[in-house]
Amino acid sequence: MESYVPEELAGANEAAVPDEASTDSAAVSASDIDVEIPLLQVRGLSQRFGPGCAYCAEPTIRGEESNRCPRCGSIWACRSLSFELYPGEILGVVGESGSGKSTMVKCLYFDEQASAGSMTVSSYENGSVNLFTRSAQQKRYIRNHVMGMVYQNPYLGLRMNFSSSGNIAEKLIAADHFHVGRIRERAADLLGKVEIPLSRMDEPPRNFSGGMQQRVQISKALANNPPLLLLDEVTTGLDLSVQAKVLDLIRSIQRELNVAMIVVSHDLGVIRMLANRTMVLRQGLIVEQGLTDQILEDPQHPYTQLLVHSLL
Ligand SMILES: Nc1ncnc2c1ncn2[C@@H]1O[C@H](COP(=O)(O)OP(=O)(O)OP(=O)(O)O)[C@@H](O)[C@H]1O
Repeated sequence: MESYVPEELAGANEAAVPDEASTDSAAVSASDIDVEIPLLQVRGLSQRFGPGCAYCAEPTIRGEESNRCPRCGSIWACRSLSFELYPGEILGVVGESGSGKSTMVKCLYFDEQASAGSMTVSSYENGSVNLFTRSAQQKRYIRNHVMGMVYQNPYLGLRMNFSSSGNIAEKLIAADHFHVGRIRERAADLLGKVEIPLSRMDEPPRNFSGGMQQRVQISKALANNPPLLLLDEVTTGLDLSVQAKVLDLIRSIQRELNVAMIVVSHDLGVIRMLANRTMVLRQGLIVEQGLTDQILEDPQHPYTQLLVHSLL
């Protein structure tokens, strides 16, 4: 596949930043970033649903058997998560249902306001600001210029009644691109990359199969050339053959565009196929993280051992 980006859109990440951030906070593409510096750094990310209390504020007392505080009933969906992601790397996040995977990704994409912690991205203000503390307007800017998101449910990521090219146009316009001809060229290029026939680019995604909708969602998420892509259970619910096609597509995009990705899945098979490094979540806590091969071949934590053995 040819990696063509129209000239005007190639500088997509260099648009000026409105409001309180200084204008030299321009985002840059993944290829401009030193590979030694993490693209994303997350420290102490917690998301608590409920009031919290002195008892559950103390993690050592709470233990890891449950994410629910026995005193105040608060749910700790994520608890003090710390990790980094390097440019072009794929980090897998695996864990059973309710382990906090989706909540973590929602916090990173600002769909939810994290209760605590920090997140920095090296391509935004040189990684010097905690993005969780930015204004709503700046968070919109970061979503539009630095990140892409692919949801398990394509209805969350796509406007089903817009045309597929219109969906991509929406993302480009949000990232300050207004040249109609170039937007259309970019939409055709992206839809071609994800193998949507160009004859169908003006059809709404509601006419498409689940696998096609996921592919349109992926092309929309890539429209602004983000250095960081978040993918939440993107193959869950698809037929096995369609799953394989979407996973192949994700791999080829990563190779071709060098986009860093966080791939969330409850399926270790998906993680094995895609992720360089893997983080295992249980009850909102990281129980193990490391190279995917190492985790699969020599899991240390009993929970990971259970997950890995269930795959065999
Ligand atoms: N808005 C909410 N209010 C209360 N609890 C919530 C809320 N959202 C999530 N939770 C709880 O947080 C925990 C983690 O949920 P989350 O959806 O992040 O898990 P998950 O690992 O993504 O699960 P799945 O694979 O089933 O989607 C669960 O116990 C869930 O019930």
